[in-house]
Amino acid sequence: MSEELLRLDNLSIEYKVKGGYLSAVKDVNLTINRGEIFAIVGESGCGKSTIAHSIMRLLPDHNERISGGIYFKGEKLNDMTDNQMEKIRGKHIGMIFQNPLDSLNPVYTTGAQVAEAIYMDNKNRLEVWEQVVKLYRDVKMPDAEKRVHSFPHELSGGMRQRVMIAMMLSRNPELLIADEPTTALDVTIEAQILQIIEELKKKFSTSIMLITHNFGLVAEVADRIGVMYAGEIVEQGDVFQIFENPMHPYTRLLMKALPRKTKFEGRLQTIDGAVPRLTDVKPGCRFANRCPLAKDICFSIDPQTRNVSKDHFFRCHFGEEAL
Ligand SMILES: Nc1ncnc2c1ncn2[C@@H]1O[C@H](COP(=O)(O)OP(=O)(O)OP(=O)(O)O)[C@@H](O)[C@H]1O
Repeated sequence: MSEELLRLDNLSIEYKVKGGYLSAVKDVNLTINRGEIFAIVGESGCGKSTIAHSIMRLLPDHNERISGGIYFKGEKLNDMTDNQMEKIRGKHIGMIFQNPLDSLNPVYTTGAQVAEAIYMDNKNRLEVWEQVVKLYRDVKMPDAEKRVHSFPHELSGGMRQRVMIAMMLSRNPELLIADEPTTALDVTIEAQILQIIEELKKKFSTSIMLITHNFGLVAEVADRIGVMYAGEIVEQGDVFQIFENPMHPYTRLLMKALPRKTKFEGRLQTIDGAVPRLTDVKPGCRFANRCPLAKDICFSIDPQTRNVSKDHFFRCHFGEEAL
């Protein structure tokens, strides 16, 4: 039976901005089980990073208002003290970002920075260095023995992302949040990093929340997918349900826009119209002004969540109609 690791329960997040509140995330419900890759996919600005940072308690400006629950192994993270959260972060939940340079210190070798994470476990120097080299091999770093002595600026983008994954691995987190981990990389390196992420899942049963705007990429690695639009999950299901039987008009448009010829080129294409301003959200579907199926009701009444099957649901008044 699948074991629940992370659960977001009606999570809503608003940012206080000039002139009111911006509804960045609304009523998000999702569960990530042990050893699975859950992808959150959506266009820029749809609230993906807000979700990730709220789980880690890393929202930067302290101008947010959070409601709902963030549960990790049954414990409510948003009720924990900062000290308790500090222990969860890194050790139990790790995060890697789009740009590893932001997270690496330029004046220390990358190996020293990975080693520092291991020293916390009170191991001796030799053991630690052996472990760092082993971790570099685990993430398939070319010339692992040599690269542990490289400074961040001496490594390519793909190598730096490997260092970040090695650093995460050293803490052996149960959940890894990967926020656009391959966006800055070319397609070959992207494929290699994804392969490493998949191996993590297989070898260590790490659960992964993969955040991306690349729909093609989720098809490659995800077990389950949440499609986000303007702060809401508009459709959720396993990868086969979403790709074989997409129900929400937004998901279907994304699917149509997906190039078929190559594996990794499925970036979200532009769809006519603009995302509504999230500061003055009115009742009704957030996708209505761009939706080819929209009728009057869509502009005035919020669509309810509707189930296609037990774990496949979407949020639309007319989803089953042909597009
Ligand atoms: N600290 C903040 N204060 C006010 N508004 C914010 C803040 N952080 C994000 N936002 C707004 O919240 C919305 C969601 O942003 P978020 O960064 O979560 O989206 P995203 O899907 O991760 O986008 P991207 O892929 O570009 O990072 C956007 O409208 C953004 O402008």
